[in-house]
Amino acid sequence: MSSLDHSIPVPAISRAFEVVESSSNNKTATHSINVNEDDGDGVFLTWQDLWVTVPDGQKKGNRSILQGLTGYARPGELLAIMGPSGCGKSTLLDALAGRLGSNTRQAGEILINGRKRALAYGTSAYVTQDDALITTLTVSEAVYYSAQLQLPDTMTKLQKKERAEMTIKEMGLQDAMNTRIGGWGAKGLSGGQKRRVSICIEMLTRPKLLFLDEPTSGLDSAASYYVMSRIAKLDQRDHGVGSRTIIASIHQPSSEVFQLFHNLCLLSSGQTVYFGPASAANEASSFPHNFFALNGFPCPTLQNPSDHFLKTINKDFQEDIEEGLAGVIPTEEAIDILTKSYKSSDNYLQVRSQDSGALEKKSAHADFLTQCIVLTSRSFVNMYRDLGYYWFRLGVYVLLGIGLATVFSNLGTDNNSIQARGSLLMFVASYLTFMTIGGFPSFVEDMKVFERERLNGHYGATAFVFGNTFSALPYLALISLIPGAIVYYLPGLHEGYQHFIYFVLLLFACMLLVESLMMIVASLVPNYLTGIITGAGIQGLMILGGGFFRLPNDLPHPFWKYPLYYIAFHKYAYQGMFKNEFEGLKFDNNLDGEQVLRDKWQLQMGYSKWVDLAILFGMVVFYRLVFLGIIKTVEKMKPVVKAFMSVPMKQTTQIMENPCATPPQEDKIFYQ
Ligand SMILES: Nc1ncnc2c1ncn2[C@@H]1O[C@H](COP(=O)(O)OP(=O)(O)OP(=O)(O)O)[C@@H](O)[C@H]1O
Repeated sequence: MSSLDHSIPVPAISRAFEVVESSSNNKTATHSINVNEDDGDGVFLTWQDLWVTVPDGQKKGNRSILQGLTGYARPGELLAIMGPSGCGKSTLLDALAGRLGSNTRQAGEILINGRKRALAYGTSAYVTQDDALITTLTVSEAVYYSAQLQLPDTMTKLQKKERAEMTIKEMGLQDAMNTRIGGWGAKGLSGGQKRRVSICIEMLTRPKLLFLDEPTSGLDSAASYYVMSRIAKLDQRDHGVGSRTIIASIHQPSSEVFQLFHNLCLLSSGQTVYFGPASAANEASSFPHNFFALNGFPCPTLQNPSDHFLKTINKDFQEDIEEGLAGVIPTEEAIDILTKSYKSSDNYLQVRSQDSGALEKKSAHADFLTQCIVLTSRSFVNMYRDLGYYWFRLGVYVLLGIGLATVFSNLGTDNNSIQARGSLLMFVASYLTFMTIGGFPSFVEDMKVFERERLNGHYGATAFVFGNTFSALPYLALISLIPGAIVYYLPGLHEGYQHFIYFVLLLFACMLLVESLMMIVASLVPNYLTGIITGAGIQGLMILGGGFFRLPNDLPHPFWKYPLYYIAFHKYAYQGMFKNEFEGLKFDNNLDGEQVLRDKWQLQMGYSKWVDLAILFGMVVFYRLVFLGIIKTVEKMKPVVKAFMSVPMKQTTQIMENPCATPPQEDKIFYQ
């Protein structure tokens, strides 16, 4: 069941609420927020008493990253989350977007349009801090491919291209349109430009709910302003489509950027120091200046307000900051005063929500066939340009092929050639295919991009598996054919083109199989080193149990013979290759190939070599289905595992970073 199905309606309550900020000296400022306006089909997001904890590495217990946060984001508004580095901005965004890490526990309520539900795959757009992009594509290719995937088929190709170009220009990337994104080993775009490409891709569909984690990092102040103003423009009504809800974490906005925010959520050590309207005007009557001023921390006249707010609540560099504030008050105490003042306000935030229906998955995309075609084409281009994907491997295979050809030159048909042919074929079926794990880092990169795009609902998992599989076929055919021909003809394996074709087909099936196996590993262990070790370990076991190093009748029964020998694809690869080679050959003393297969290699002769090949292709299909199954299961299981991982807060040991933080009341906790 999707997490969307867990919705529990809450009664529609007051549509208007007041935020009352009372200061420590009892002066009170009041402003009203009317949420009764026509929000159309926008997304109204509220969170109440939101806690996020992680296991504490050293002490037994949990560390609270977010401590009872309450707030809201409304359609047509831009909410900025600010605070010192490490205060929990990304964690808050992750919690709201339903993307917290598996080691975190969450409690509290998150309401979307008045209903309790977790945001799931494809319901929101989220530009995270890591730019998971296809590094070999140019800016225009990356955005245009994405436009083809995300925009509905009711739009023509030209319209999609125009939208892509317009968005690129909006993000000021027109001069970098034809520059490759670049990554490890190949410099392309700068960090700030990559950030803008990520934003472009998520802005293409003008999503109703957009999360941005530090969209301006790496940008100069002018670029930050232009990027933020384009983002802010999104929250206005756009061609009759409902207005957007935008939540962005941001470091040190200039006063011009600050002006673009409707609301500000100021965090310190996981606690809300201030939540409310954001006004850039440095006047006693405007928020949040009056809040800071009334609590004894007025913003100096010529200082950027956001600098002042952050400086007041940053305790990481205690001494410097105390000096900076002329030693007036220690930062810990300042935070304490502000937090208490915020919390003791009459009703520091009465967030009430609208009951305006469910949040649907992002609207129409390209249909399944278009997704498959676009993903195949994009992946094909990436494989072509990424030297590490296939080209480097092809070069090494050719060298290895020449090496094999010289070691096994002039095989002949004497009895010694029986062992030599067997060893050569074993090496080809095991080692050449084993080297497919060299492409693992590229598979992991593919998976990262897929994960981001899937979470943001760009396309379906099945289309991805299709695209990934079909784009690889021509390259695998090439790296089976060229080194295969060298290894086959130079040493003088069984004459006849039919035998060669079978040999290449079998090599192709094995390469495809190992690649499928490694994609399964990449989906489960998305880390270069552990993934490669896992893949190598699995294949090492299969090679050992494949019936060559220990002949089939000599394999120990538990595990090696049953089940490993029958599961290992090497069994079918060896059998097919050996039958293809030895059947029809005559050796010295009139020894025929069939006899060699039966007596020396202990092969099962009851079926033809084509059955072995068919089994291998069947295994490819099975492995790919397993890959798809894993992706889909992970998608479905994540919310369930999260729910299972969530335990009542009273069972955890809170390690309070701030003594004024109170744990949530049991009856207020909602477990995601
Ligand atoms: N999954 C996790 N496991 C353990 N600790 C975590 C986890 N997620 C976040 N943290 C910790 O929580 C704190 C807040 O992290 P977060 O990334 O939310 O901060 P931030 O305000 O976004 O910081 P920055 O501005 O530097 O990006 C940090 O100390 C971080 O180490």
